Amino acid sequence: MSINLVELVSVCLELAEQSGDIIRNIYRSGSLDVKYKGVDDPVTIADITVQKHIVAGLRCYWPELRIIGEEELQIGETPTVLPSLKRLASYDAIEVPLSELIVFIDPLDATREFTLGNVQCVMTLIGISRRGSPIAGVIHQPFVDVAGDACENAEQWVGRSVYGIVGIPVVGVRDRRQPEDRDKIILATTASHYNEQVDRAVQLIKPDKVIRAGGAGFKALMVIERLADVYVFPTVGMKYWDICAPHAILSACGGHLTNPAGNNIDYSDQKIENKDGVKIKDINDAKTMKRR
Ligand SMILES: Nc1ncnc2c1ncn2[C@@H]1O[C@H](COP(=O)(O)O)[C@@H](O)[C@H]1OP(=O)(O)O
Ligand SMILES: [Mg+2]
Ligand SMILES: [Mg+2]
Ligand SMILES: [Mg+2]
Repeated sequence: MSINLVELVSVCLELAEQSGDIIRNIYRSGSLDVKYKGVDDPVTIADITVQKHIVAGLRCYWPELRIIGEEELQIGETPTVLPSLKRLASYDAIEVPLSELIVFIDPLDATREFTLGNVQCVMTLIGISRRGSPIAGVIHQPFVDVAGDACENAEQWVGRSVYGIVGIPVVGVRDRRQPEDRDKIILATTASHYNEQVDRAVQLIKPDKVIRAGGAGFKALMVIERLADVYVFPTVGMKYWDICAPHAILSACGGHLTNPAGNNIDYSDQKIENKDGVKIKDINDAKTMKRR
């Protein structure tokens, strides 16, 4: 059976935007119902509700689609409104065999920061892989204003979406680099899972500036929008759902994501933890490094 990838991305985009509404509403309610899956590994009612919503929306159209989501769900739900297949109707259809696809869902990336009220880095990530390679991704960032910038005023939170299909220009990104940073090497890495391995990588790269922030999607987006040249996380803890969507969008922009040894990440692997960590390089990284 074949599936039109453009329709799948349309549905993912709409479901991700609806997820932004769900996340904001739960945040405003103040009842996050935080539980711990492990040390430093929280989950909230928003993570669970959003994943149920996305899985249910995808299942309406493609009951056979293989889906790997971060959270363990007891039962699915039926969405009250069917997401549209036609959001991206201006693109030509891209037919692919459904059996070759896996959809990776991170309903809420940067849960820890979400529980602490540091909401700018929160994102819903939906990545699509085909035969092990990321081919499309949708990211939705709920807590930003209409310009896509972080803002304190909760009244102005409208959210923004970024999406891309490899081979087609990415939608929703811009070059955000500050002029004074043009000649610097800027490295983004974890705020809350910093350890010796991460520190060693930072020392080796010797960046001019280190940004420590929460969320895999948030830091990958920094590379995509040129706020950082490289994102390193050479340690355990990151899973395929954290990086599939950012990886696809980065690839669509000409960037690269590998494990720290420089090898490809295979999304068809049955094991879902990416044990070696990840390293994301910006398209202009090689040029920047050569100047040193
Ligand atoms: N040790 C870990 N345990 C659980 N999740 C992790 C761990 N390390 C990274 N992650 C996931 O990767 C994201 C990026 O890590 P960091 O914020 O440290 O840079 C986290 O927000 C978390 O995703 P999630 O919030 O979806 O559980
Ligand atoms: Mg989590
Ligand atoms: Mg995550
Ligand atoms: Mg998550």
